Amino acid sequence: MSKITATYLVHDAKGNLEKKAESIALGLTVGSWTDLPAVDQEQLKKHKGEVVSIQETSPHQAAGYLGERKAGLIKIAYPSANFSADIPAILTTIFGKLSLDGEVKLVDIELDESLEAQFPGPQFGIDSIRNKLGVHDRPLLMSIFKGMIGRSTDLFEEQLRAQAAGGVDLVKDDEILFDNPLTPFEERIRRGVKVLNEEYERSGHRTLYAVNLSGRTFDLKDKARKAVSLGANALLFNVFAYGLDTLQSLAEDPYIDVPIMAHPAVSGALTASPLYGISNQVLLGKLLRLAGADFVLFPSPYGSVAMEKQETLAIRDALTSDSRLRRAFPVPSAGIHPGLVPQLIEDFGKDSIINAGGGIHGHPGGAAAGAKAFRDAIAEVQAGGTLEDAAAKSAELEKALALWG
Ligand SMILES: CSCCC(=O)C(=O)COP(=O)(O)O
Ligand SMILES: [Mg+2]
Repeated sequence: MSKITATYLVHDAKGNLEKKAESIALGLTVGSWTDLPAVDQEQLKKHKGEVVSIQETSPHQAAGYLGERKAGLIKIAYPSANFSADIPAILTTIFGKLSLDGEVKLVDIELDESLEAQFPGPQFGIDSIRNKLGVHDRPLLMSIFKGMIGRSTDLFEEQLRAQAAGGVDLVKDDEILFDNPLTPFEERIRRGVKVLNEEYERSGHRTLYAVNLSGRTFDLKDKARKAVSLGANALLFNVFAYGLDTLQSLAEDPYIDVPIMAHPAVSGALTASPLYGISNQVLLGKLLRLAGADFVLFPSPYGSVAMEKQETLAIRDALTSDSRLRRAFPVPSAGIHPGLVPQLIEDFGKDSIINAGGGIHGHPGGAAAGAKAFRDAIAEVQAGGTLEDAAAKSAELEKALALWG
C-alpha cells in the first residue's frame, strides 16, 4: 500500500517514547480504535499509522528547560488511503494537530514512488535552466535589485542594465519590492524585457529576470499569466507568505511556463526552533521541490543571515538528489561577496547559484564591476586557481577583496 513516512524528533518529559509513538500513530489516523467492536477494528486497521522505528537520542540542551526528559527519533508510516495527494492534506495528516502537541519537530519525510509520482516537481529544473542560459560548466551568478523601494523605473532600468552588463545570469527583485505606483509589476516586466534583449544583442550574454509575483492569493494566477504574456522569463515567489500548495498551482499551470524561484521569507518562523516546527531539509528542500520550485533561496552558512552548515547541505541534497522529480537549483544567499566564492563552490558545487545583492551593488565601481568581480572569481576557481590568482588579473575582484576580504 502507498504511504508517506514521517520522522519526528520528540522530547518527552514523561520519558516513554514507545507510548508517545503509539499515541501519534493512532491520534493522527484512526483515533482510539481499540475500544471499538472487532468488525470496526478490522476496517480501521488499514488506516492506522504504523510505528516504523524509535531511536533514542540525546536531548537538546534548550535554554530554560528544567527536569528530566528523553529524546528520540520516531518514524511513523501513514497509509495514503488516509489523504488526498496534495500538500495540505499530507501536512495535516503527518503534522496537523501534532504540531501543537509539545516538543515535536518534523525532521524528515519520505514519499513512496507512487505517491511522489502524483507531484510534478520543478517544471524546468537545473538542466533546462542551464539550456535556456547556455551555461553548463560553472555555478550561475544571480544578483538582487537593491534600494528600489520609493525609486523610479528609470533607476530600475539603470540597475538592471549594469547587472546584466557585468555578466550575471539572473537578476531577481528583492522580495520586499511589491506592486507599487513607482515601479508597477507590468512596467518592470516590459522594461526588463527591453533592457535584457538590448544587452543580449550587445554582448551575446543571456540574463533572466525574476519579477516578484505578489498580491492577493486568488489574483496570482491571472497576474502570473499576464507576466508571461508580457515576456517575463522567471518569477520570484514568497511562497511561505502564501503556502506550498499555491506554489504548486502556479507551477502546474501550463500558461505559466517559466521557472519559479522560491524565497524563504517567513519560513524561519516554522523552522528555527530545535524543538518545534519543521526542519529546513523538509520545508525548504523536499517540500519546495515537490511543490515545483525551480530555484530555492536559503541563508548560506557564512553570510549575514547564517544557517547551520549541516542544514544548508541537507537542503542542497534534498533539491538535487536522484529522483523522478527534476533537480532544483540551491541558492545559498545573504551577505555573499566574491571572497566567499571558493567556499561556496566547495560546499554547493557547480550546480548551484551564487547570489548577491549588497556584494554586487556595494562594489566601489558599481554593479557592473561588482558582477564582473564575481564572474572572474568563479572562472578562476573553476579552473583550479585561487582568488589571489584571479585578483592579479582582475582589478574589479582586487577591489572587492580589499573591501570585503
Ligand atoms: C535569507 S536568504 C535571502 C536573501 C535575500 O533576500 C537578500 O536580499 C540578500 O541580499 P544580500 O544583500 O545580503 O546579498
Ligand atoms: Mg532580499
